[in-house]
Formats: sequence, structure tokens, C-alpha cells
Amino acid sequence: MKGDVQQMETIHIEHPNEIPAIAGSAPCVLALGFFDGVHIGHRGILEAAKAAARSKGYQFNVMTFYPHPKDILFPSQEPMTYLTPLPLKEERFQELGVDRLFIVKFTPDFAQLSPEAFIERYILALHSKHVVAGFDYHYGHKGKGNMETLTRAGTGKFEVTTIQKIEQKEEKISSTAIRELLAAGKVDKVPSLLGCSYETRGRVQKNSLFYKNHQFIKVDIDKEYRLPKLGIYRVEAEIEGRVYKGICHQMSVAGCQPSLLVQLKECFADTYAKQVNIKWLKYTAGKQNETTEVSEYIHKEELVI
Ligand SMILES: Cc1cc2nc3c(=O)[nH]c(=O)nc-3n(C[C@H](O)[C@H](O)[C@H](O)COP(=O)(O)O)c2cc1C
Ligand SMILES: Nc1ncnc2c1ncn2[C@@H]1O[C@H](COP(=O)(O)OP(=O)(O)O)[C@@H](O)[C@H]1O
Repeated sequence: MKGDVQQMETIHIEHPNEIPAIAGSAPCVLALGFFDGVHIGHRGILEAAKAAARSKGYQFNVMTFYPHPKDILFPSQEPMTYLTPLPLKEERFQELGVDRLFIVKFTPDFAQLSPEAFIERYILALHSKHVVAGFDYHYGHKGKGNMETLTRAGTGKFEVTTIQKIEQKEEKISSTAIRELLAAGKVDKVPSLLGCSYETRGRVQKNSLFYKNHQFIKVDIDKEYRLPKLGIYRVEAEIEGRVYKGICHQMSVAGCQPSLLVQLKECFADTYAKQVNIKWLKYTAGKQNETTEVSEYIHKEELVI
């Protein structure tokens, strides 16, 4: 049996696609959605698809899109920032036991595809025997296809499971709700929707000498990440498998992704150029910092740990 430790295969598809080249693939259960955050609602879809795949002996596959449709449909708006940029989303799917991940490049041409053509050229061409998506899933030009049309189109060809709304306190668990919590600095409320603390990844771009028992690191974060509102946060930083308690200050420069200055407690390792996973635990103060110079910052600010 394919277990959760099996390496997931990622397949990028650009429209008009080369699906015939992968047409030899096995029959599958296909979960559909953008899945930004891979939150508790998304996990409901993914777990249902996985259970169906395992019980029928099919592959457990996911189709997602990149970039976000908004960036293509409304190009004059600010580019989208993500809760899970693609590399992190791929990791989450791998952890959930996905066999094959299809990442369809969302382009103006792809957006024009009718719901019927999408079913023919993607869902059926990928040997989907069963499709799983949420009650509010839309597909095809102008989002005209919905779970009712999908169920009808599947008759005699593929089964469709519609997952009903997964809620918390009578509100749909959604990536929008998580983005709103981040915008309000309420990172401590995020785990109830996301299933874990909000996480951003970056690399140490500068590190300080040890100061008392602390080390300061300046971390560059991929500009695709959505950051919580400016301020000072209690965080945990994981570097090379070790977890350090820390305080994170966002150092903002107008118009740019803020750099993060993280004060790490009892970290004596050489962190320079290492990858850091920052888990955002609690907002502690709303002070905004205007300098990007670590040394200047350390001299100017009071230590907060
Ligand atoms: C073939 C195809 C064409 C689409 N065309 C449009 C479109 O013209 N306008 C639109 O707002 N969304 C369009 N979408 C996006 C969907 O409405 C939806 O956002 C996307 O499938 C991700 O679903 P999710 O946001 O429910 O996860 C299209 C989706 C697909 C699969
Ligand atoms: N709370 C939820 N309950 C049930 N299905 C959901 C929920 N949230 C998302 N889905 C489903 O998960 C898939 C991805 O949805 P997406 O639009 O990316 O999520 P969100 O609404 O959080 O932005 C879709 O099939 C959608 O219908």
C-alpha cells in the first residue's frame, strides 16, 4: 500500500497542456482547490479524498493552481501574498500523503476554459474516477461551474463528493479569515483555524555577536509570504532542527517586505545563512521600527526578552 512516507510527485501543467504525456497515469481520486494555508477546512477535503483513494486502491492526487487567480484576473491590484507559498504548500501535501500534485499555471488562457472543457481536458484526462471538493468550489470561465454541475457532469464517468462547510464558531474556516487575523495581529488565534501556529520561512542574512545570552538575527523572508501586522511578537525559531524562543521585530522600509529582526534566547550556534522557520505565537506590542541596521537597532532599542 502507498504509505504517507512515499515521495510525492509534483507535476507542473501549463495550458494548453501536455496531459497526454502523463496519460499513462493510474486512476485517481482528485481533490480540487487553491488550498492556501492548507487549513483545517482544506484538511477535511484532503482527508476525505485520501480515505476514498485508499479504500478503492486509487492514487490520491491533488490539483491546485498558481499563481492565485486574482493576480491574473485583476493584474492592476497588489500582487497576492500567501499563507503557504508553493514550496511550503507542497510540503504540507507531502505530509498528508498525496501521491501526485498537479500545479496548473493559472493564465488568462486557462481562465477562459469553459467548465465542460476543464472536465474533459483535465479531470477526465488525468484519469479521475472520483473528485472531492468543498461546497463552494467553482471552476471554469467566470467560475461558472459549481459542485452541482460537476456532479451532473460526472454521472457515469466519475464520482463526486461535496464536503459540507467546516466551521468554527459558526463561521466557515477560510484562508480569508486567517488573513484577517494576521492583519489584526491576532496570531495566537490562528491555530484554531490553521491547525498549527502560523509559520514563515526565511534565511539569516546577518547575525550579531552574542549579547548576554542572546543572539540577534536579521531574516529575509520570501516576499510571497503574508506577514502579520507590523509589531513585536513572541515567536519560536527553528534552525537546523533546534527550536529557540525569541522575540521578533518587523523592521519596515516603505514599500518593501519588512525584514525580521529576531532576538533568540540562548542560541550560541552560528546561524549565518541558515534557514529559519519562524512560528508566530503572540503579539506583544505595536511598536514599529524604522531602521534596517541590526547594530543601530540593538543600540537603540531596549531588550525585550
Ligand atoms: C478552468 C478554470 C477556469 C477558471 N476561470 C475563472 C474565471 O474566469 N474567473 C474567476 O473568477 N475564476 C475562475 N476560475 C477560478 C475558480 O473560480 C477558483 O478560484 C479556482 O478553481 C480555485 O478554487 P478555490 O478558490 O475554491 O480553491 C477558474 C478555474 C478553472 C479551473
Ligand atoms: N471550511 C471549509 N469547509 C468545506 N470546504 C472548504 C472549506 N474551506 C475550503 N473548502 C474547500 O477547499 C478547497 C479549496 O478552497 P479555497 O477556496 O482554496 O479555500 P478558502 O475558502 O479558505 O480560500 C475548495 O474545494 C473549497 O470548496
